[in-house]
Formats: sequence, C-alpha cells, structure tokens
Amino acid sequence: MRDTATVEPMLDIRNITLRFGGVVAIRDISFDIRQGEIRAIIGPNGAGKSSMLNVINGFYHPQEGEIWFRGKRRGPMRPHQIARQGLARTFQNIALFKGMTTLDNIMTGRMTRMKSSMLEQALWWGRAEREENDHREKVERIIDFLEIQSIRKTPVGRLPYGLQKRVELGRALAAEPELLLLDEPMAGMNVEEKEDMSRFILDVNDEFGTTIALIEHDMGVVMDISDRVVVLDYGRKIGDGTPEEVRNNPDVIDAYLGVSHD
Ligand SMILES: Nc1ncnc2c1ncn2[C@@H]1O[C@H](COP(=O)(O)OP(=O)(O)OP(=O)(O)O)[C@@H](O)[C@H]1O
Repeated sequence: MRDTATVEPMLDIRNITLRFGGVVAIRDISFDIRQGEIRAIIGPNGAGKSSMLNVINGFYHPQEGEIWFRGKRRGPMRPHQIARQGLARTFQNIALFKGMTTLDNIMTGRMTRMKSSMLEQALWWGRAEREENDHREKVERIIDFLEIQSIRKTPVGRLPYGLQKRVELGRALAAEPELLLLDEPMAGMNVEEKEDMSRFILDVNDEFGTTIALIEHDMGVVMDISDRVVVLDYGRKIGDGTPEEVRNNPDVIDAYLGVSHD
C-alpha cells in the first residue's frame, strides 16, 4: 500500500449535490483523488456511482458544490475541453467501433492529440505525415503493452468480451490521460478476465504513472487493486479510506448486506 497522504489532490470534489428533477442522485459529497493513486468509487445499485463519474468527467453539471482540478476551480466544460484537461474514460457498455480493427479503434483515441489540419491530413503534407508516424508509434506501444499484437487487424466486433474491454482501455490510454476514468471495468467478466484486467490497471498506473479512478459494483477485485476507496449509498458518502478501513466500516457492511437505514 502506497502512502499518498501528503500528495496534492489532483481532483477535489467539494460538497457536490446533483439532482434530476426531484431525484437527488448525489447528496453533499466530498472526496479527493490524489496524483498517482488508484481510487475506487463503489456502492450498491443506484448509489450514485455513474452520476459521480459523469460529474468528474464534466458531463453532468451539479447544482451545488465545487470541483477543483490541479488547484484550479473547474467550470462547465465542452467535450473537447474535457480531453484537453487530460481526462479519458472507458464505458460500462463497450463503446468501440465494432467494424473497425483493434488498431484503428485505438488510433481514434489519439484524435484529441492531432494537430495537423484536415487539409494537411488529406494531402499528406509534411506535418501530417510526421504526426501520423508519431501517433502510430504511440499506438503500437500501447498494443505491445496490452499484449494484443495478435488481434491488431481483427475487427473488434469479433473479439471476446474481455479482449474488447482491453481494446477500450487501449483507446483511452492512447489519449495519454492524466486521469483515467474506468466505468465498471470488470462488469460481465469471468474470473480470468477480471484477473487480467486487474493486472493491466495496476501496470498502467505503475508504468505510465496514470492516476486512475474507477467505479465498480462488485467490492472484491477493487479492494485488491485500489489505494483508497470511497463508498456511496443512496447518493450519500458512507465510507472513505483504505480498503482495510472501508471493509471494517459498519455502515459499509450494512449497505452491502442490505440493512435498512430508516
Ligand atoms: N439521467 C437521469 N435521470 C433521472 N434520474 C437519474 C438519472 N441518472 C441517474 N438517476 C437516478 O440517480 C440515482 C443514482 O443513479 P446512478 O446511476 O448514478 O447509480 P449507480 O450507483 O451508478 O447505479 P448502478 O450500479 O445500478 O449503475 C438513481 O436513483 C437513478 O435512478
């Protein structure tokens, strides 16, 4: 277990409340994500995890509270600004181009980093050519890292689920994010696929130094790979700490065993 207590927060969520009409999805929640850590957000069904992920990546705008990113208060953002801030994500239901190859799907992750104009790219002029080579090199490195060389030319729709999830991780990595958001990365996986995904998440964090925030329904695997865990239940924060602290927190135990709170 790493000690990140003295590390500056990369992202600071302060007293966030998010409502959908009369439904309060997130209620006055605060927590931070520190540089270099693996931070999990867990909780039972409807706890507010997806809503929180969408607040972090700037898709939802909370009615109350503040979000600070690298010491600056963050306002509402447009999609291209989100990527420029160094955020990338994967989705619970894989969002890849099924007819495109692994290689091309991962290449789309580099879009936000492309500098040459459409005209330059169309005519394959100097800067576009240099850029393309540079992007190809980065993508090949990711393919090696994720051990998916053998499927680089396979349309992703033909791949088994676990491998598609790995390609999706590759596409997010291609954007070279500072903060990588993973939406239920183990959902629908068998035990072996879960182990593989856990190993890749740890390796990404270790080798690229990427800060990772992930949401998960299932406690098990997450507890093994996370530095710190925040637990949500009915839109409230009921626990926050190391996996050990969270595991022994009576409110967390109650929430997972379905004990009533009224
Ligand atoms: N777009 C929306 N419109 C209205 N209500 C919403 C919307 N998104 C979420 N909610 C409500 O907010 C609450 C939190 O939902 P959220 O999807 O964030 O939970 P979750 O922890 O991700 O659940 P799950 O594990 O089932 O995905 C729920 O009561 C849900 O019905």
